[in-house]
Amino acid sequence: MDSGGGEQLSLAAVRDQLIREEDSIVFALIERAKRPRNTPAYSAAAGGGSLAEFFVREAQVLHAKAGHYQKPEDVPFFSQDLPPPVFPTKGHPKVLHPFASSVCVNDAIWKMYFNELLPLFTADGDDGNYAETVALDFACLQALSRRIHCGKYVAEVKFGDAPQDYSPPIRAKDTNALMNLLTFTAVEEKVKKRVEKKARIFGQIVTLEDSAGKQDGDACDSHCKVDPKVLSKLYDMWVMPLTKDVEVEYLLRRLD
Ligand SMILES: O=C(O)C(=O)C[C@]1(C(=O)O)C=C[C@@H](O)C=C1
Repeated sequence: MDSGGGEQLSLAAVRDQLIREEDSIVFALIERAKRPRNTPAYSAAAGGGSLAEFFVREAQVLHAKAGHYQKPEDVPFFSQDLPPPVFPTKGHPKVLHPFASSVCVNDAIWKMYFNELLPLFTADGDDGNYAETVALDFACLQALSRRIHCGKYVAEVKFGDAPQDYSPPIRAKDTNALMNLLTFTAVEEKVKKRVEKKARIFGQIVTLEDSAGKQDGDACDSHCKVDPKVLSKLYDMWVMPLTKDVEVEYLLRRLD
């Protein structure tokens, strides 16, 4: 999350960032949907892990050397023994509590992506393009993880705006009360509608032929590259709940 010159974050600015992250998630899913499920990419090889796990581990080493994973929202899936950046990196303004760097829900994102989400938006089948497939999975995982871990900034802004409301449940370690405080059902409904609409618009087949009076966004859902309803379900069942878990985990340590 870029807070420009390090100025105070606002809830509106953080929500704008979450809206921008939606584009990355929708496009990453559209790209992955080009390939069928390709399950051999996820089966454990003789030596241990799957091709998908191998790819993510190795790709993250390269990313770490290039300077990735320095920001609190950029959290690696396999953090052990990641190398330091080879080139100098520009520092980012420290707007979060130092504990932010240890808030991580990537294990849950990994399980959700492979066990629940992939079967919802990829066709059954095996075209043998496993290397391309796992590279596309990596893009999906990174986009999801980044969006969900932006919850750290949402939590910081909410705490900063109303410390008097958040401090008592933080001290009491009352996770239910924190969850209620930070939940805005009307905002969640809008988010679900927007990501569904984005999938409908971004996933259209674009041609130069006369579209018989159709407007952008009219594309029939069965012709979309990813079923728009999968996006609203993804956000409803996993993205927003996991973002809220990140928010609660961050808040619980905010007064340490
Ligand atoms: O916008 C917020 O206030 C958030 O906390 C983010 C978010 C989301 O994940 O989109 C999560 C919880 C709220 O109920 C609404 C939206």
